[in-house]
Amino acid sequence: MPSGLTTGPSLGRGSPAMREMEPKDQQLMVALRIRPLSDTELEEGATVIAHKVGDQMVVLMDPGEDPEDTLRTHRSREKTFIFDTVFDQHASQEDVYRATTQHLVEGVVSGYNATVFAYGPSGAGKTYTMLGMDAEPGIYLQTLADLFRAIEEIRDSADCSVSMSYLEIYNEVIRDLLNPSSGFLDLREDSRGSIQIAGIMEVSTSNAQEIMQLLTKGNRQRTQEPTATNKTSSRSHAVLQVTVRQRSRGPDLVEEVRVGKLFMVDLAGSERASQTQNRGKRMKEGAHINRSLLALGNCINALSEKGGSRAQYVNFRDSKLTRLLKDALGGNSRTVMIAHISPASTYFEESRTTLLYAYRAKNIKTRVKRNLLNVSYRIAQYTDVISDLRREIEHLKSKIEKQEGEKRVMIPPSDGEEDSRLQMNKIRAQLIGAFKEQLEMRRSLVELENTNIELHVDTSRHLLTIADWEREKTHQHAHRERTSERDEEPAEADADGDEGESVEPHEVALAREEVNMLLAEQRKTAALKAGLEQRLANAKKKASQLEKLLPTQVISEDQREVLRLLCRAHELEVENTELQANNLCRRNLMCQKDFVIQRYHQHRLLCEQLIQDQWQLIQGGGIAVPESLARRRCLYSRELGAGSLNRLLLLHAVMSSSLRDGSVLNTSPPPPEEASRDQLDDRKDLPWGAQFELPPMLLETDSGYRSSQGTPSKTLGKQDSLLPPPSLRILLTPPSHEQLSSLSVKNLVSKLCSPTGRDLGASQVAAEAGGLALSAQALKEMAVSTKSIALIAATRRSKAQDREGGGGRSSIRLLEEVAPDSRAPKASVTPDPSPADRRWLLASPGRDCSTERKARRKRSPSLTWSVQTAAEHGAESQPSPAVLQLTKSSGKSFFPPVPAASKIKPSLSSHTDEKMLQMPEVSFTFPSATWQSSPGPSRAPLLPRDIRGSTDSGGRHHSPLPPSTPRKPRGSGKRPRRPQ
Ligand SMILES: Nc1ncnc2c1ncn2[C@@H]1O[C@H](COP(=O)(O)OP(=O)(O)OP(=O)(O)O)[C@@H](O)[C@H]1O
Repeated sequence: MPSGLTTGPSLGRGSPAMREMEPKDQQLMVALRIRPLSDTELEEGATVIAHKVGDQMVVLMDPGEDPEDTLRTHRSREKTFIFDTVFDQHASQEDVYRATTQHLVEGVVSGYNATVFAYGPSGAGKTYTMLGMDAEPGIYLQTLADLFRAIEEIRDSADCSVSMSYLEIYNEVIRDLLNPSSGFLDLREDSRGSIQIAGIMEVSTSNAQEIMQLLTKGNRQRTQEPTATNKTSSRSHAVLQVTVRQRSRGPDLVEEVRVGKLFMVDLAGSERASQTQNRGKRMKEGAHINRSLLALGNCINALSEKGGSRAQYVNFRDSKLTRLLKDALGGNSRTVMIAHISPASTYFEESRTTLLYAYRAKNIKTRVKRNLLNVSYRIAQYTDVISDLRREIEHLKSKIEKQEGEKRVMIPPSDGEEDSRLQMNKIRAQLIGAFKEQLEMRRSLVELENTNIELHVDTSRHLLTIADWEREKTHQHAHRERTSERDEEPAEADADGDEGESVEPHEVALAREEVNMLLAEQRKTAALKAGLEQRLANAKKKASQLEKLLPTQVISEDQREVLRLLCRAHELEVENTELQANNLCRRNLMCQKDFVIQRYHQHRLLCEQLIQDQWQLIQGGGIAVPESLARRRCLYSRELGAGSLNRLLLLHAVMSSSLRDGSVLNTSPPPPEEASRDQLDDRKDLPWGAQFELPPMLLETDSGYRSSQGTPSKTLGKQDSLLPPPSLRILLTPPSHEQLSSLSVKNLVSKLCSPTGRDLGASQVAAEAGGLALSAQALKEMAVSTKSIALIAATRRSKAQDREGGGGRSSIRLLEEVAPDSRAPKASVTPDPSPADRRWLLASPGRDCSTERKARRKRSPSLTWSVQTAAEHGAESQPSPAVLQLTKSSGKSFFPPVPAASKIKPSLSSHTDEKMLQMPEVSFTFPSATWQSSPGPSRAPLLPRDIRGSTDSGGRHHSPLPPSTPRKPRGSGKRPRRPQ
């Protein structure tokens, strides 16, 4: 049955949550196999140059080396390599299997992913190791035999099912080896970052022999051609995936499903065109093979640097092979690489390169976690109800048949009765058929809709990459122009550089290609969907006609009951499908929304850049600026500084990551420890009494808090860096209708992001902080009054500035902690709550910085707010002692300088996983004229501690984006490298 092959942990249809155990770092295991010298090599007079020494060492001699040449000894190319295990020509197939792969089997059965791949030059013995011969079966068969044995052992305690798929990547296209007629298949990344092969045949199997037959059949479909180096050279990469699903019904009616995936990959051989003497088609194949292997090599290089840290940028997107092996190399998989070489002197170069790559791969680390899928009670319940109903229907049906049989024996039915019964049965069968048909169509529609959204998400991701590059290019161009103007260098001097820098990175070109492909795919999906919808509408019409017809045909109460139950079962199945569809849709839409926001963010940056450039032109040209424009400009600068949009984006990131996790709707009570902590904090500052936890906010270092005064045209700092916080839990009690009206992100944002807090009114803020419930009306008003917070705040600041002679500035401070002894957050009033120095501390007082407290904070990231209006201190006035103390105790300040000319630099995340999209690093510089008009400390975006980007020596902030996917954050979304 065709289905989707996934390489990452992905959700089954309708499964609401994939629970993953604590991930563990695991080193990639690298084994080396040296095959015996072949007859051809012997005929050629080749000598053995690869020698196994001990169990783990291999020495590769340089055949070109003259042992007599003592002068060259220090430049010897003889090399020694150490691997996890080394096999020579004496090793049997079983030896290789036992030492490399056997240990993975148990893990796969209990829900871990594993990958074994054979790597090496053409003719070095990869296929021999993986597939083997009839008499000497390779890793495929031995693994599967053990897998089935292991499953057999646990059959009593769990239901296991095994399915497999087998594909090849030939010339960068994917073919299903079990169903070659399906044509070229698409490789897609879903919103969770899992790679999927759309439409691949997944076959359920019950024993290893059956799989072996399928494999042999599939292998006949594999592209194999004789080459100069190998008579049966595999010209494609073959991937056998075996999925083991283990179901066990746990307590609380939660069904636990463990999904373990095992990939066994026989790569095509790397080769040198000169060596293989390939021409034409063979040469093209070779180029493709080498391209994908080169991409694999690049990934291995990138992953092996820094000990396989995920911080390193790894471009998996360069080839289908690396995209498919993404998890095996850098993600969730226990991975074994079996490198192959020939011992022959004629293979020296190939062997040397293979050994180098394999040796490097030893440094790769993967993160292994068990894939646990909790099928929640709700869906399980539906399934139970449906099967109960089905049982009841069967029971009633048999009862009717029995009764009717008896009746027939006693009183032969009249012709009329018999006819109507037959007619009724016919209609009933038609109705059931129509229901089934409808259900199938609904399911297909759900799948199509999901595919459609995924395509949109993919497209958005690529468009972001392209837009990033376009902006980067423009920025570089502007920068060069400025530099050359300043240095008064002749324009021609940069001509070469211009050319060099505008070369589009491969990733961007790839993104363009993919966008076209995805758009075509979207059109195809839309057409399919429209057709299906039409068919569904017809089926519905047909069914409703039948439904109308039925009551007239019903002749007994029992039959009526059967029909009623039939309809009920159908309704429930439909509801079930819809529930699953909604779940899927919600998750995907969240992901898509992220992209839309990122796109707007990019656009905003572009506008800012444009405004800045125009302003510089005005300034440079000495054009008189009307007062209204100057005022607007001033307001605009302060708006940027206040960073209200950034906070909004941050909050969005927080909320969407939380929604994606499904934590927002977590209605289960918190664990005891957390419950008491929640009680302690008891921040009922959300409309419906939710307990809202944000991770601790980061206080920027003082060095980042730079005054711009007297610094003309100064680079004032970085911002616009957002990352999803590590965790956010919102435990909701179901909101009432009224409460729902206030349950909007806007409301939350309004409340949380109000720069001064005064928009809410001091008493309101204090009341909320004190955990007092607010009426729906009050919330509504609040939402309205805070509609345009940034504008209101800026206007007020402007007024305050006027009042106090300019220099007004506002700031928001996030206090990291609440006091351990506080039961509820209180509005804390400063020692001098005069109107000119109002300050609302929405935090519990008495915070301490003890280690215990910090540890608790780590467990329970929390957020409290302190709002300070510095404008009201006057620009030069000292902050009150309370504020000073808070600032000093943290030793950090929130606000970096106000930005101006924005600049994007592809930032390679240093602490997010591959799947996470990255936010462009943005830096702004305001011209001195603008900046001097609003003196005072500048402001930084508020970044949670764990999500801040790094700050480089130049004070630039590197920070990744909010995730696009939960998934992800999914690999993709990589931003182009800045051309060197
Ligand atoms: N360990 C071994 N013992 C005996 N024969 C071997 C061994 N390894 C490989 N051979 C033989 O060497 C030849 C080439 O092996 P194989 O086809 O497996 O290479 P390959 O690496 O898969 O090549 P390609 O990449 O071109 O497909 C085959 O005839 C195979 O039987």
